[in-house]
This record gives sequence, C-alpha cells and structure tokens, in this order.
Amino acid sequence: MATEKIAIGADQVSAGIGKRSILHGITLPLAAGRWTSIVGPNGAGKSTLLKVLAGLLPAQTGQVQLFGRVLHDWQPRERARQMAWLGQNEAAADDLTVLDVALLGRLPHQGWLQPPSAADHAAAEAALRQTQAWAWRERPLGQLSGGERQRVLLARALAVNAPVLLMDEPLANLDPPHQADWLLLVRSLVARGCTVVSVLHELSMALQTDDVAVLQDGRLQHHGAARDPATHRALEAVFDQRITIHRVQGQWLALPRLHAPEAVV
Ligand SMILES: Nc1ncnc2c1ncn2[C@@H]1O[C@H](COP(=O)(O)OP(=O)(O)OP(=O)(O)O)[C@@H](O)[C@H]1O
Repeated sequence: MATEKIAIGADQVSAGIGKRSILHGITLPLAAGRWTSIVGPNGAGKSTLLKVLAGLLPAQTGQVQLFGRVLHDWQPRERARQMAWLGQNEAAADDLTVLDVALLGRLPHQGWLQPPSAADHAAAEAALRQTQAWAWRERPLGQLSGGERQRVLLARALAVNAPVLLMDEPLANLDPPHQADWLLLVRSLVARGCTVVSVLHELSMALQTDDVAVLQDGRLQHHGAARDPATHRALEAVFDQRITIHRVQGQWLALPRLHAPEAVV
C-alpha cells in the first residue's frame, strides 16, 4: 500500500463529541481507486470515523488528508467537489421534488445564486437513472418509501461526480435487488477510478468490497483485503466469534454462529 496514491487518509486521529472520547489514534490510509468498507460492532465509532474523514467532525488530535492536502486547507467548495457524502438517516426537505434533491448534489459546481446549468441537469438525470429513480423526478421526496428515498439521496451523492464518495449505511432500506444494483454501481465507479468508503453493517456486503477496516471501541483493529483470511479472523474476533466467514459459490459470506463458540465441536 505504501507505493499507492492515497486518496484520503486519517493519521493518528482521535476524536470525540462533547467530553466523550470516541476515536483513539486511528491511522487509516485509503488508496485511490479502491473501495473500503468500515465495519465493527454497534458503537465502535464507524459513523464518527466517516464524519471525521468527511470533515464534518473535527479531529481532536491527528489529521485527515485529502489527496495529500490537510482537510482544513481545502476551500469548502473545492473540497465539496472532491468528496461526496451520503449520511445515515439524512434529513432532506420533504417538499422538494426528486429532481431538485438530485440537483442539490450539483451545488459545489454552481456559481453563487446561479441556476443549474444544462450540465448540472444532465448530471442529475444520469445519477437518478443510475439509481432507477428518474421516473419519480416530479414527486416530492416526502411521498417516497424509505428505500425509494435512499435511492434519491444516493443519486444526490452521485450527481456530485466527485472522485471520493463517503457513504454511511447506504444499503439502509434497500431491497435485495437494489442492494445488488448498488454493489454493481459502486464497482463500476471504482473501476473508473473513484475511491469509495462505506460504513456497512451487512458483513456479506462488506466482504464484496476491496478492503475492510475493522473498528472496535474506537480503535482500528485491522485493515486489509476483504479476501484475506487475516481480515476474516479479525472480523470474527471483534464480533466475539458469533459469526463465521465462508466461501459459498465464489463469494465470501458471514453467517451467524448459532451456538456459543465453546459449544461448537
Ligand atoms: N452526539 C453524540 N453524543 C455523545 N456520544 C455519541 C454521540 N454520537 C455517538 N456517540 C457515541 O459514540 C460512540 C460511537 O458512535 P458511532 O455512531 O460512531 O458508532 P457506530 O460504530 O457507527 O455504531 P452503529 O453500528 O450502532 O451505527 C457510541 O458509543 C455512541 O454512543
């Protein structure tokens, strides 16, 4: 990894909220053109780490670099063009139409008080088509189901056309076919050089990514290739051996261990 170009990386990052310390000395360089999932038990600090990488929460010590430049040295608009964000349970104005929501992803490309250009409309349309949400473009966001809404918010992030895409629980509310579509979509973005970082609870989905960062109690326990047995052992360990990882029909799957580990023969 040392010779690879790093798109975004945390260097000795510690962070917290109020007086609560959440992340402790995390160093996580993420190579350009790779897809990394951040996984770990509830409360491990996954969302907090993603927010620090996005610059939405300041690091208390250490720093985050985006394409070799410290995050707070970037101009906000310039940074917003480089890095798109899809948060968990994102608030969005329910009376905006689906098309207007997707166009919000184009704000970093627009001049102050400038209306969206033809290029902005084309990018929003392409993003909505990619998530199969174009047919709803005139509908208010508030009238959509949870999964439909998620696909529109994903389109808003895609419309940015940023080289780095950070997503917190992007699969929330998506049905299995749309989860599979999302996997294929992200694969195609990564094939075109995009760097993707996603917090994923669904371990079998996380095992489809290139690399896995395993967090526990605010510390990075492991960072390695999704196919590496050492990564599988790290995952089983942070989940108290309550899951096991198997290869089934060419894919790695995490299965729940239904008996306590000591009872397994
Ligand atoms: N606003 C907040 N104020 C205080 N503590 C917080 C706040 N937000 C999160 N925390 C705490 O920080 C820790 C890490 O939270 P975080 O949301 O990053 O975990 P996570 O790994 O994403 O969890 P989950 O898998 O449950 O989504 C948790 O113990 C949580 O209770």
